[in-house]
Amino acid sequence: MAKMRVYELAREIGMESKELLTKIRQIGLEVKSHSSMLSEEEVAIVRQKLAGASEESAVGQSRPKVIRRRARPQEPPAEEKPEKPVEEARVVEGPPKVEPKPRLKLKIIRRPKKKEREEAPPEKAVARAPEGPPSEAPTPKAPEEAKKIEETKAEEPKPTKPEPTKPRVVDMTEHREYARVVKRAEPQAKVVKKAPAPPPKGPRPAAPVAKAAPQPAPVEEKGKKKSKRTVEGLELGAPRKKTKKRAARPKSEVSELKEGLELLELERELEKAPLEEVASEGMPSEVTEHPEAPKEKGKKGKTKEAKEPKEAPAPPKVVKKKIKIYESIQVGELAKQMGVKAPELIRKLMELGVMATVNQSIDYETAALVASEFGHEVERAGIQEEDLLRYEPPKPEELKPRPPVVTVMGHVDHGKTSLLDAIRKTDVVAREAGGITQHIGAYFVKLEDGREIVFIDTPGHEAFTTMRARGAQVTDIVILVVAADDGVMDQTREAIDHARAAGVPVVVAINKIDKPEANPERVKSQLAELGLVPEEWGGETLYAEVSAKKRIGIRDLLELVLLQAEVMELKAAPDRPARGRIIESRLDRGRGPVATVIIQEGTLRVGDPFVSGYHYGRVRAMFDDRGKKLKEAGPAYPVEVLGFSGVPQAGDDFIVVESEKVAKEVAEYRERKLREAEVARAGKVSLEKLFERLKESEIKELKVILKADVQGSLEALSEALRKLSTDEVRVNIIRSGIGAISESDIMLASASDAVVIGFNVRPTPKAKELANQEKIDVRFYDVIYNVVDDVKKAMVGLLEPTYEERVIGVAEVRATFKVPKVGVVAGCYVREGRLERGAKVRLLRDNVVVYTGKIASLRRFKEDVKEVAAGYECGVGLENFNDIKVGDLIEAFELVEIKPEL
Ligand SMILES: Nc1nc2c(ncn2[C@@H]2O[C@H](COP(=O)(O)OP(=O)(O)OP(=O)(O)O)[C@@H](O)[C@H]2O)c(=O)[nH]1
Repeated sequence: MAKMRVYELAREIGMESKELLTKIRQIGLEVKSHSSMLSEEEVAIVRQKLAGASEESAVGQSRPKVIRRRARPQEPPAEEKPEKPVEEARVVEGPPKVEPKPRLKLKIIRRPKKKEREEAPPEKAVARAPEGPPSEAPTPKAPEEAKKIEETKAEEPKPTKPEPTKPRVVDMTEHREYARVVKRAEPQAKVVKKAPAPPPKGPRPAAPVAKAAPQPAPVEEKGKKKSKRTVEGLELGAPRKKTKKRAARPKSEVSELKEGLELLELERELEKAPLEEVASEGMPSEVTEHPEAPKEKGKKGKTKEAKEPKEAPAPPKVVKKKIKIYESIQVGELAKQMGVKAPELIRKLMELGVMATVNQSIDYETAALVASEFGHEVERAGIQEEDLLRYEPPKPEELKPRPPVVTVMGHVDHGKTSLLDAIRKTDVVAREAGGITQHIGAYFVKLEDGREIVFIDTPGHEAFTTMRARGAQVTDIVILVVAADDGVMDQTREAIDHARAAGVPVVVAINKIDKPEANPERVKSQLAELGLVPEEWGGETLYAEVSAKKRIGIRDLLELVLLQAEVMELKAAPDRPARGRIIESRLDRGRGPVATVIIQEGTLRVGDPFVSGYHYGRVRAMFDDRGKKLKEAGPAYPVEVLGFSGVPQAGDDFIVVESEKVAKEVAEYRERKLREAEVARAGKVSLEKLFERLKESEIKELKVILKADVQGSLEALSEALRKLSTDEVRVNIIRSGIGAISESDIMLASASDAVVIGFNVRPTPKAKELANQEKIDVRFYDVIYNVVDDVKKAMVGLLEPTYEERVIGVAEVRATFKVPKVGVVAGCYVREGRLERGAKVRLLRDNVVVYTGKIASLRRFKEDVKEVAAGYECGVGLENFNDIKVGDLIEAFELVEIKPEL
């Protein structure tokens, strides 16, 4: 045994240096301080003295904490003490005494190893068994001393670390599990740390924990899961005396939880502490349960923590949807799409200066503006159609020659129909088929050599202009028919203009050359003047002289048409989905909507889905102009198509699409677009419109409901009344009809402040009653002149009257008098006209108006008079005016209403 300093020995035996110092002094050894060196003998003496009281307690010294815990609450009956320490001493002492607890041995062996691995200060091991041979270490100590020593050790936990043994059986499985639990418990350890470490009263702080722990669990049995809660339990449930230590401990212990071994020791301590210590303190049973509380709380808390991030509602994400708007949108619809209330939207619109009701439509720009106020984006719809009907022009290699499409135009009776008939008769197919044809608005002609020409046989002018009005250009060539005997007429010129505007070449057919009075040369010169210079005259226009009636020159005409077509190099791509134009359409009673389509590109097949204007469908069947059923039709061919959802209009497009669904979508989109555009036109609200309305409101309007016996009278009356409208007053006939004046007429009049005029008609008894009730002005006439006269008067009544000032008299002020309680009274002489009491007057001084008001009093010889004529004197008092001076003129006047005139 070597020399030791007091504090070293104190550390070794687990006492406070100060305490040991006292003991040493009591023994009679001289030591100055805790750092004084003790000789080997002195150390031995001290050890002996300290351990002398009890051999068992000296053995138990190696497990001071355990001894402390078990001994303290039981307030040692001396005979009990040896039992447990003995058991533990066996463990410490090693193999000879471990038979009863073999597993315990295993554990004990392992633990120090682990600790050594983790903390591994050899000094600590030395501290645990400082003197090497085990026989020296367990120096016998008095029980009191032993108790003190263990208490000291409790205060200085470090040296006790190497002594984590406990008579509890913990196998490795449990140990591993424990480590897992510790890990799981970590978050809660933090919670414990945060908790105020030294609770003012032992059990109290545990209460909230206990609250959260309704399920008490046997502490001993739940070793694995209770580590944290027992830490808390120790802290909270420890006896007051120990509170300080315990309170201080958890912090450090908790921080060391991860280190493993210390935790295990703690676990054991805590397992017992609540039970034993709490019992010794007489803690209420509910509080005794608290060690479980953290478990439950911890579990729940942890679960909560784990769940919370998942369950925490994400911040409300405002999904602002893009609003698609076509040409316009109804206010109500826009509000719905934005998810705002209509009044809110209307209010916002008003702020923007747009007055609109919920049913009115606003245009795209206004909608975009107001939507942006609500944070919405607006997108102009329509791209969809473009996408769905995306068109790629054919490549040159796809193109193949196609027949020309020809329209015949000309002045009335110049022989268009006759010419088309004559041409048709040249058709070999028609001839072979026996000439049975049907009118489908177009047909094609095949010549003997196989060349073909497609003719649009709808009245040329109409078809051509209708198509053009719809942006369709179907015709390649125009045949202009001019009667040789009649020459160029109005519609001839019009046709030329149309053809020229469309950039369509003209082939002239001078018709009726069979007629004796025919003069083709004159026609040529007339047309040359209009720019259609014949080739033979050096121009570019092809001329044919024909007789439709006699079928002369028809073939030459067709040759010229084909020549023209050749020059134009008309081509189309046949191998692609068909596109065309509607030439004619009708609703067939048996077959439903039927339309003639000129295919401009691609090949149309039965079953093809298509869209056409606002309609769509699938080709149910196809026929040519001879009624022959077709399975397919190529470019330039006119075919009659069945399978439309509705009747399309001439000039509408006809596009084969990938599916009927797409076709429907496009058709519906178009219809909606049309509807919106119509609504917008009718009720579009914009600033301009608003100003327009304001302006309109300045115009007076006489609303009239007109009922007459016959249509002729009604029309004559309507016309006469409308003519009465001026810039200031307008006659608005809100309803006109034949027959008796009905209740409905009266109701309308009542609702719109109108007058009812009955011409040779009377109201029904009920209408009469209603008119009386509603105080409606109903007038009856049998002479149109009287109606016009009265309406004129009524219109005059609507005009604001104008007033003209007229002077009625002038008086000269010759003297002034002050009259008490009255004021200044002027003594006047009426120079002209008269003065009237109460009349409006002006007071003029040097021709300047100094007062305008009324005559308050008019007297003559102290008597009130109504008026004083020229040449008489009188006393005049002016209303609220006393500054009258001699020489002033009093001018009396009146305002005369000037009747308005139309
Ligand atoms: N002599 C003679 N008469 C003709 C010729 N072509 C047409 N007619 C007559 O001219 C008249 C009008 O002929 P249409 O073919 O109806 O003339 P259109 O231009 O179609 O007349 P609208 O349909 O009214 O515009 C008829 O009486 C025909 O018989 C012709 O080549 N010679």
